Amino acid sequence: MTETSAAFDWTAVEAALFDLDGVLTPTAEVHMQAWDALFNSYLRAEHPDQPPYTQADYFAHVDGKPRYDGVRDFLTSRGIELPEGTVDDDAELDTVHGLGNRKNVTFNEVLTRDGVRAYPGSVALLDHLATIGVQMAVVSSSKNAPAVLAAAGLADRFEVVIDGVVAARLGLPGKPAPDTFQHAADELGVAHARCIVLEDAVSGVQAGAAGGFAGVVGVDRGAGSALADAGATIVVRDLAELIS
Ligand SMILES: O=P(O)(O)OC[C@H]1O[C@@H](O)[C@H](O)[C@@H](O)[C@@H]1O
Repeated sequence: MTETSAAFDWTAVEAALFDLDGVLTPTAEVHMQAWDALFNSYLRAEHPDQPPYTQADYFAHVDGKPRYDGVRDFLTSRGIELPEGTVDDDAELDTVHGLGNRKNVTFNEVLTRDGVRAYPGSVALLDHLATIGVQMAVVSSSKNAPAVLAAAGLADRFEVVIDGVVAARLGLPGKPAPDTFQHAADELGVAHARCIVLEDAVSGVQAGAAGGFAGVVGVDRGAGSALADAGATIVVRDLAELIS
């Protein structure tokens, strides 16, 4: 049965594998705004017959996945097929990569303009885990993860950061596949069964549940009961609930 409140026992855990956007920093919101702007302007221009892109589309098809997988999976859900293109595609091109790159321009504009402040409860948990000697890694689908960590002042806290750039370089499939989390555990030198995954996205919880880990903490930032359905073994609203 899934626990719904914490009192978490860290003694069985040697490492914590943290998703970033929506777990350590409120940047899931920035991604959501950028995706909304992208998909709704694209649909209005090219498919005015389609209903607007909504937050429900984000949670169902985009949340937690690598950039171009999110583009492709949302378009597929609407029966739209675009040429793949390549990562170098101009942001104006209507290809899977062009649309993803267009969204990235918006994301970085907002990040530069507004900065980012980590969730205080998440920082409190990082402090606690450092004190009790639990190792920590960040596992993010985002190619912007290092920039977000730096902007939030968290970069020095993690020796291992597996982001979208590392995953692409190593050919690791993205979430919901478990490979990026497993690679982070291997880099830390900790057995998968002694690691816990902390995730706010359904695709990320699925990745954690498939990876042979000690458990998956679902962080509810809007996905709600879908986290437990996807395999979260405990669900919290704030990481400070996990400080025992
Ligand atoms: O486009 P980026 O920065 O590489 O990020 C890809 C994805 O990264 C994930 O961390 C976010 O949950 C998604 O919303 C985002 O789409």
